Amino acid sequence: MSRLYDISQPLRADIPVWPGDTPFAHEPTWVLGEQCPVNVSRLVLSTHTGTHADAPSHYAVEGRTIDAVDLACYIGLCVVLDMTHAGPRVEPGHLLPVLSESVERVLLRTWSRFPHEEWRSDFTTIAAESIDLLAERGARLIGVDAPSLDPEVDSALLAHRRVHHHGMAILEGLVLDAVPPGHYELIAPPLKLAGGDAAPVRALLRELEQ
Ligand SMILES: N[C@@H](CC(=O)c1ccccc1NC=O)C(=O)O
Repeated sequence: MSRLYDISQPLRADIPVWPGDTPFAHEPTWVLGEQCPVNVSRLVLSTHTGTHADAPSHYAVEGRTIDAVDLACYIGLCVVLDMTHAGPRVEPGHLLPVLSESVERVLLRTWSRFPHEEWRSDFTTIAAESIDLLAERGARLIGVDAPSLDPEVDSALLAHRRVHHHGMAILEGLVLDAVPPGHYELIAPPLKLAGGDAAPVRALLRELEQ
């Protein structure tokens, strides 16, 4: 059997969330015991908590909601690229030396160590020109280990807009520390959250058969 990498963040108490966003909570509603035959719990979270897929409706007025996106984007061949040296922003110059002529899905590792105990605003972002380059090479999905493609304080959302222009899908908050750069099969469909602007994802990479 080929190796599976789980590239999802654990959803846990104290998981860092975007400043001002809903704190994560997972609490028991019923507790299995003499009085009760089952455990049941409730979940409170933002659609952008942890490893998630952004829907076009997150950043575009007429954009599709997460239950209406093309799931084929989230399943299939994928390349993981090491961008830990890119500094504050991944530019085309960082990608060109390692990017194949043709790609389907691209995951960029930027944090050197992840996840973090606390929110960090100093994540690496993606230049709009880099999104154009990935689209030119055929990418239908971009995934990052940062919480966003664009800087935390930035209402222009230039990378998100280029993604929308090219009809690409977005995964954010991936955990790529333990994954050697290379080619994999990605399996990461978002929850079917009706009308959602994003949704949690259990993201996996499967090693390709040699
Ligand atoms: N655009 C970011 C997320 C984002 O902007 C955000 C996420 C949660 C709560 C508030 C957010 N932005 C508020 O301006 C993303 O790429 O998902």
